[in-house]
Amino acid sequence: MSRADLSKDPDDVSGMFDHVAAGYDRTNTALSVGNDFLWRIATAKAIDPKPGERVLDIACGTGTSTLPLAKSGATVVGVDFSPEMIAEAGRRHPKIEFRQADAMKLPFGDDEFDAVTISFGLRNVQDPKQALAEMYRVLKPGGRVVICEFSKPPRALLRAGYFAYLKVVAPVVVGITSSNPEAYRYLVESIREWPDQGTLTQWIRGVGFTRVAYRNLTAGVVALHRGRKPEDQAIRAATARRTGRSRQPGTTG
Ligand SMILES: C[S@@+](CC[C@H](N)C(=O)[O-])C[C@H]1O[C@@H](n2cnc3c(N)ncnc32)[C@H](O)[C@@H]1O
Repeated sequence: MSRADLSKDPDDVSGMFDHVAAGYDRTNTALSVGNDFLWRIATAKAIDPKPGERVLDIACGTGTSTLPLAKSGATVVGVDFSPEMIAEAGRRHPKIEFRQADAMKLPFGDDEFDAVTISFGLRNVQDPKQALAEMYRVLKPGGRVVICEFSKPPRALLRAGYFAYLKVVAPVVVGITSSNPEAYRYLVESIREWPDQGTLTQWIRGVGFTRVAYRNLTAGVVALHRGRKPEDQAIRAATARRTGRSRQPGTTG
């Protein structure tokens, strides 16, 4: 069997999701044996959106990850670069604002959102560190980031069982439920190639987030990472440290 293309060219990835938009949620639920429902509850709880807040759901797909956030009373915007996914989201959830946009170049100003989240999207972005930097940019100081993504079970036996499931069972499930088995071959291989919990933690810290921590769901099949954009004062101090420009008492400039 030939290997899936993991170069993640934005046109290819967007086209692939266009192709699976209609049956996307059905296949996910079948593949995750219903666990996707629990992962979404845990993600919404971690984001903890409050009435009056502005929340951004990046790579929102059909809006299944956006809906629980909107139910909180927060003003929620969902963005995705696949026109078919966004169209499907708009049809299913007409009261929520959805926009077509690339996670690597978000069409928002600096410091706009109280919380930013991405579920099962970051792994598909060609330059995930650029997407993380964009998430940081559009968050208000003190704002929250939550990333829900497939990961690697830390226990060797479980990990082996999980990868065997992905290799043997998942293709059968996909063959029955999906119109595009090729897209799900990509899914399986992209999960294998995706960094583990510790590496993703470093990436998130690397763009400036603080208080970064993660929690494993379903024994580490999925990991929920969270962090904070520092408050204004802390950002200034960190920037000064990075650039070596600390102001001495009594000096100017
Ligand atoms: C697996 S789906 C997840 C959808 C949704 N968040 C969910 O939890 O069901 C991944 C989504 O990421 C989107 N995506 C991938 N790369 C993207 C990018 N660079 N910018 C915006 N969306 C992107 C795809 O179009 C697809 O809809």
